[in-house]
Amino acid sequence: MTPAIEATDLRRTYVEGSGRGTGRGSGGFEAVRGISFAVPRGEIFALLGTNGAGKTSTVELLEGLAVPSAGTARVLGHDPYRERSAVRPRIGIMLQEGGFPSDLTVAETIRMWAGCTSGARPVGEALAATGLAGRERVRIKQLSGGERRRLDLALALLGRPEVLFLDEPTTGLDAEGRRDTWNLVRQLRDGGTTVLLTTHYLEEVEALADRLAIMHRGEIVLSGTPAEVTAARPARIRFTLPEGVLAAQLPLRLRAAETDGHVEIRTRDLQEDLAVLLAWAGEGGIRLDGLDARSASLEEAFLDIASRDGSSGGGLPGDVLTGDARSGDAPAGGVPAGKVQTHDTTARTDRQEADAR
Ligand SMILES: Nc1ncnc2c1ncn2[C@@H]1O[C@H](COP(=O)(O)OP(=O)(O)OP(=O)(O)O)[C@@H](O)[C@H]1O
Repeated sequence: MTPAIEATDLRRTYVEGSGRGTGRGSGGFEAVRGISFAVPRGEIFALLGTNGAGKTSTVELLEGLAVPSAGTARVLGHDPYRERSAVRPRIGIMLQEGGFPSDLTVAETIRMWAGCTSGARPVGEALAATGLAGRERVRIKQLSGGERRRLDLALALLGRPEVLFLDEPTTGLDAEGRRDTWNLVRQLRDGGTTVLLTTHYLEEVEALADRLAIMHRGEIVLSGTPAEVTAARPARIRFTLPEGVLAAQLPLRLRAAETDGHVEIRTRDLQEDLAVLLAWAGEGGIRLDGLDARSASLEEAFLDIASRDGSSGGGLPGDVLTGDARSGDAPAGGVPAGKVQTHDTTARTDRQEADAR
């Protein structure tokens, strides 16, 4: 089955004089450098990356808001830029900033968008789903930052989209609002909606994403399920040795780094190494203060990438990469039903104008 979203060797170059970006050569600045991935229907796929990695530049190509300088973008089997009329009614877009008229009320704003959307959900349903029930009469300018994000989401959902693009959907939300949004996104996925999510919250990715890709300097440098990405990283055991006991006295298989008695062991077999350590400590009557053993987290994988400044994205340590980071292929899932919604594309006009072609 055709994937819901497919990027093949996708590239995006910004031309000179567009006012953003660094390191441009005479041919402009290449913000997206030949990335490929596919998102099967009914999956939540998270695109992560350091600041300026190229996430938004990529997502805009998939949303049909800009044309690639090379490679292909496909959404529901169509070119989202050239076949916009076929794609747009079937997708929902939540931008980083909605840019609504500030004097309209919440209800007026939703009704306005519903008027442009075929098969729109009832206003009350969109409000209830996003926790805005009771705020219908409030003007946009009086909403809190978190409430505006909820309204952005309500508008993106209005047309029952088959594919939903969420650009940092929980920025500005409190902990409860974030959980509510996660639950809603899961419900949508369970109903067959495909979700492409960009976020800076790694716990959001761990909670939501079926698969993820991490971008750095325009390339995908790591991809897989959250479990695959973290399983490829070593676990850590930390503790403090009592005075007079040296890390060099640890069993040979526990190679450790020691600073002032603080010991860190990195291991690919946490259970076995922990058992050996505890047996050694038990036999010697040695107390391991502050003992802390934990599996690798997504955060560690991410920080590893972020710290690789000056890299072109390739050449990460072998233990970081999960398979072929650039293939991103995956089986297709079930076909959802749905309709359109997109709102405020004006926020991106400067980028579109800056595109190489
Ligand atoms: N209109 C533009 N003209 C020139 N360069 C641009 C333009 N828009 C973005 N860039 C550059 O392209 C690179 C990728 O930017 P992009 O906004 O896609 O990154 P991002 O991963 O979404 O970043 P963030 O997490 O900070 O939002 C950055 O170096 C940025 O400065």
